[in-house]
Amino acid sequence: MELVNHLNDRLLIAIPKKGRLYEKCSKILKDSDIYFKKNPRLDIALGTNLPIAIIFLRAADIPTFVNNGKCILGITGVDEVQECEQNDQISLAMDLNFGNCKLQVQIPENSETIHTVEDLIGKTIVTSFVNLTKQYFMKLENCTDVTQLKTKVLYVGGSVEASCALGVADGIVDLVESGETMRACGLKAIETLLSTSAHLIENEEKIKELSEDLQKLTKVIKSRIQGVLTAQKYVYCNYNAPQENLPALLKITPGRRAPTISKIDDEGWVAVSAMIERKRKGDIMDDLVSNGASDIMVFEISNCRV
Ligand SMILES: Nc1ncnc2c1ncn2[C@@H]1O[C@H](COP(=O)(O)OP(=O)(O)OP(=O)(O)O)[C@@H](O)[C@H]1O
Ligand SMILES: O=P(O)(O)OC[C@H]1O[C@H](OP(=O)(O)OP(=O)(O)O)[C@H](O)[C@@H]1O
Repeated sequence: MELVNHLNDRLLIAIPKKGRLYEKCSKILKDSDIYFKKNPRLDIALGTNLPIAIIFLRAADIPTFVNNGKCILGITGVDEVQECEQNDQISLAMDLNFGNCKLQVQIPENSETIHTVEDLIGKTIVTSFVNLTKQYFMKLENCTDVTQLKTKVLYVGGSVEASCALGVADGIVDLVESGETMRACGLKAIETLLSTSAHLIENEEKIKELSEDLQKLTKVIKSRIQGVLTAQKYVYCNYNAPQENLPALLKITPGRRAPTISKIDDEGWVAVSAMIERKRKGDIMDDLVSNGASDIMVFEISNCRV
């Protein structure tokens, strides 16, 4: 109870307490220099360097808490936001580039009677995403009222993939990342309902009602997280170059705004530094070599504000 009394005047941020998103959420907060002290028995942790409180919830419950404004910010999958019945107050503030997977219709790969989603009409589907599944089959069946739905949609909270083998379902709707779970269960995808990833979500209306200080804090937190995402996307590239080759080399490394060019103690040579896209760094380094650059080094960026 004591902790609850410390929540006034703090910004409440909901993150998953377990599951696929937990580790990466904790890491992104740490990398953003957002620190908190958690008692393992409690699902609320107070920030140690900022006036925040981290609320640990099931990923599926986070949209509800952000939608009703109890928590101002949250991290969860887009799938959970779309599945949540009340989500009209939620905005997707930032794609965090993890938790990438697809919500798919899966059927037994050796089924003789079911080959397409149309074949599942009137059959039984097991899923943790009852609302999205019903919405999908309502469209497929061309019905406007859920009570007219011929397809039976049953909820289970986990291990959805076991339902066909157990004879409970004719098909399932579940999340797929590598596809290994479904392959191991003898299932195959026949339709994708949604591609999802973890997002920072926010309640913009509630942010407007916060004190000026907490509104500023919301911006600071978003800017810190954005800084970590940018740092993940770029690396810092440094090289030496003959001055006359600069026009060609700067086309290869134009930098985000502009590259830094410094004099070095070698007549006719300069040093160039620029942020480059991580995923292109191999090609960029090859191109720099071909265009006369030398002493090329690439450094990690742990955080940045650009
Ligand atoms: N295989 C996966 N690969 C990547 N992201 C996933 C995967 N499975 C789930 N996710 C993402 O993580 C979110 C939480 O799923 P997860 O299965 O970890 O929940 P959970 O906390 O174990 O669930 P519950 O609280 O119902 O037991 C999903 O909504 C989705 O956005
Ligand atoms: O395509 P893959 O990489 O194999 O991942 C897919 C699996 O991951 C999720 O379940 P999770 O392991 O989180 O547990 P759950 O079944 O309890 O939801 C999902 O429900 C699948 O079972």
